[in-house]
Amino acid sequence: MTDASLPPTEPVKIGIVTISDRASCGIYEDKGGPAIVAELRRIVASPWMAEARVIPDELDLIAATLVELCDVAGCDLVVTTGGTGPAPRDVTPEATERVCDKMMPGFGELMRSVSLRVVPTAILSRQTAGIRGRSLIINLPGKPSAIHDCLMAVFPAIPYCLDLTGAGRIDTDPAVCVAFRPKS
Ligand SMILES: Nc1ncnc2c1ncn2[C@@H]1O[C@H](COP(=O)(O)OP(=O)(O)OP(=O)(O)O)[C@@H](O)[C@H]1O
Ligand SMILES: Nc1nc2c(c(=O)[nH]1)N[C@H]1C(S)=C(S)[C@@H](COP(=O)(O)O)O[C@H]1N2
Repeated sequence: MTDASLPPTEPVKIGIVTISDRASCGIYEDKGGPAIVAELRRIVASPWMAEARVIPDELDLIAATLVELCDVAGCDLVVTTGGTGPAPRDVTPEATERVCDKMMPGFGELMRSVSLRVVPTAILSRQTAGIRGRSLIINLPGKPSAIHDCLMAVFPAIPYCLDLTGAGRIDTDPAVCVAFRPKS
């Protein structure tokens, strides 16, 4: 069977959620969502499409947005940015924990450890990750510069994680990021 005779693969859907009081009401331009899109364009070689949202730091709204992206829009992967710190309105990890069936603490541990090489305040991020149904949800800090550091650190494990949850297949550009699939 040649590649041309294989059925076309459905593009994987990736939810991108900017959680920022000021970006959501236009006080500043959202740079986090576009930075995630740019990073995914570099890393992901297989077909994918984005579902982007920009919302304030409101627990119920964040949780509802994550549920909508996973259950209604059918996102295989959801990446959030912002709201992971210690400030009173930072509640993204709580919303993530509320909607996930199981938590994946290794993602947060690795992202904090990599970020610590860049900035000592990396330990202030409570960023986490978890599985809802077959979707993987990952929190990134709000600083747009954190997006490259954090995504590059965890992306090698994301395609295999999605294989295991039964989500869509992601292939990476090996010149940018080598995905590790122990059983392939
Ligand atoms: N989506 C974004 N677009 C552009 N810059 C951002 C964004 N989110 C955060 N930043 C920048 O990173 C800094 C730290 O982000 P942080 O998430 O702690 O913001 P914040 O103080 O919680 O405010 P807000 O929720 O209104 O973004 C911000 O002060 C801002 O300069
Ligand atoms: N890679 C990276 N991680 C980072 C940062 C950063 O600039 N780069 N900022 C830290 C800071 S200052 C804070 S307060 C926390 C939480 O940020 P958030 O509330 O915007 O999510 O992320 C931390 N993690």
